[in-house]
Amino acid sequence: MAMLKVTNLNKKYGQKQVLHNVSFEIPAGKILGLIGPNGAGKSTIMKTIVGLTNYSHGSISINNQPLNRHHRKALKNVGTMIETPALYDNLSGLDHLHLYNEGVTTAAEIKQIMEDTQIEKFAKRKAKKYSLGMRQRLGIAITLLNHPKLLILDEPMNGLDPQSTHDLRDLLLKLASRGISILISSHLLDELARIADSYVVINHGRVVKQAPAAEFLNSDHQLIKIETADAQQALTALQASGLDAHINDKLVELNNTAGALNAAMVALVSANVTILNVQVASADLEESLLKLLTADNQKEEIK
Ligand SMILES: Nc1ncnc2c1ncn2[C@@H]1O[C@H](COP(=O)(O)OP(=O)(O)OP(=O)(O)O)[C@@H](O)[C@H]1O
Repeated sequence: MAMLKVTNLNKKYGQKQVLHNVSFEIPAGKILGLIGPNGAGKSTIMKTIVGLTNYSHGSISINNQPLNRHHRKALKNVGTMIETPALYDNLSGLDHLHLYNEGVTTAAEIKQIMEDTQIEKFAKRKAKKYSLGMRQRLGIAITLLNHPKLLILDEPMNGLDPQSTHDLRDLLLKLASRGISILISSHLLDELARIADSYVVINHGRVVKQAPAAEFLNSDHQLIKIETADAQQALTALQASGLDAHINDKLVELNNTAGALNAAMVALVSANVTILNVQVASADLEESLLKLLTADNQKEEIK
């Protein structure tokens, strides 16, 4: 069952249409990464889902309950952190947790949330003394109050040091294993790649692709990476055989299309190139994303 279902969402800011028929869904207990370049519309999608801004057409449902201007009950199931959390300077972290608790989170649960988000050490300190990382962690703790079934997190890893990023990753995986669905945006694609079950790629307010994570990391996006004694000599030999190769950081690379590996080996051996190592690797998320965006932007130009 879909915990979040977004169907044909359209949104305008003034005369400017910023979302065009955006549709996607997240099943219970799954993590969906929302990715795309600056200004693509990721924050707008999130703000629309949590009712911070209205939409013109389309529908949103959370846990099978419709969400619109007149029906906001569905938001009871949602924990949200969009941009840096707004905190009260003179209140402590613990004060914030009590303030945002709608009476359904017990003292024992608050203690558990503080442990999970590792804020116990500074929970009694006033928020004005918090670093950005501390603010982010308290923000996540607040989203966990009131037993959310869906978390909406816009760039939650911003400002976190590597250890805190690692801890947040573990926490999100733990929450998903408890059945919480998570919509998360991040420019830290390597981090996202470690937790996301699937992705929605947004460009110019449109969904370019929605697919399981595995589909972004293999299939037609595999690369053959060849280490040789002389990359330039290898490149010349491959190109002379009609193969579309390039040099990347001393390795020659080419797409792993049918027959490419065999043809490359024949070309290199015939040209007496010394082969030191050969790998067939899945392109990483960043490479896949760049490819998708380049193709999509070219389509736009042709239109
Ligand atoms: N309050 C607003 N008023 C008018 N236009 C806006 C407003 N907020 C966003 N926009 C425009 O909507 C489009 C989508 O912006 P949005 O912030 O959703 O992108 P984003 O993908 O989250 O970008 P980033 O990765 O930089 O955060 C952009 O063209 C932006 O200029």
